[in-house]
Amino acid sequence: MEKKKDIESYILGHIDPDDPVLRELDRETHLKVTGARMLSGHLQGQVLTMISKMIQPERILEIGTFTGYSAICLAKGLAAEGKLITIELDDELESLAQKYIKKAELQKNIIQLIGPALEIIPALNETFDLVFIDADKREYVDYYNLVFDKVKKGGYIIADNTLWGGKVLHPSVPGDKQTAGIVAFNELIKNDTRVEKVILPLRDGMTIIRKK
Ligand SMILES: C[S@@+](CC[C@H](N)C(=O)[O-])C[C@H]1O[C@@H](n2cnc3c(N)ncnc32)[C@H](O)[C@@H]1O
Repeated sequence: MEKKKDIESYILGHIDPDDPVLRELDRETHLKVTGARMLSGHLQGQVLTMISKMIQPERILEIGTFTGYSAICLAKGLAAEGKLITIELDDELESLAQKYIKKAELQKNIIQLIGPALEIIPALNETFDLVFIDADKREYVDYYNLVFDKVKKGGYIIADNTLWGGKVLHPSVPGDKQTAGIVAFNELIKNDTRVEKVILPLRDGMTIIRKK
């Protein structure tokens, strides 16, 4: 365990430092918002930025904004004039996310939509190069099914928390719908021949899916 922490410190000491806006957002989220551990954070944020820069997407969809950390990280890789749409259920988080989207000078690129993702996604008249799924674990399968036809051929879907603290290994606790949701998602992706997939053991597990 100690070694894992040391390794993480070593990694953080040998990658780009987090940008000051993201550091401030991280700090303010931890001071003011319950569930601050949900925020992607420095290492995962840098990975998301790097992946986005590799893809240079014109359109990104994020499901689960929280306070905007991952939205900002992903938007850094957008093509010129690119847009990221991010969906969040909790309207109390909107102003904090907006504050930092503006500080990051991404207000022209990031569109925040408030409401339940399962209602908003079908109404989106867009196709996406990259989708980041990071909202209600019980709904991952539904997000995936709803979004699939809106992902371009060769486009990517990234799903966070797909190892769910290791609970995927012992998913038989009755009533644990979040674990059941992640397990069902992982099985669906494993068996979906329309996509290529890999799970990165980064933080809580991140599945990268490419539509063939
Ligand atoms: C894990 S957090 C997102 C963290 C964020 N992507 C980041 O890395 O900083 C999940 C977010 O999804 C939101 N959420 C949960 N259910 C949702 C739903 N049905 N529709 C939209 N957002 C939802 C929660 O309110 C929460 O803010």
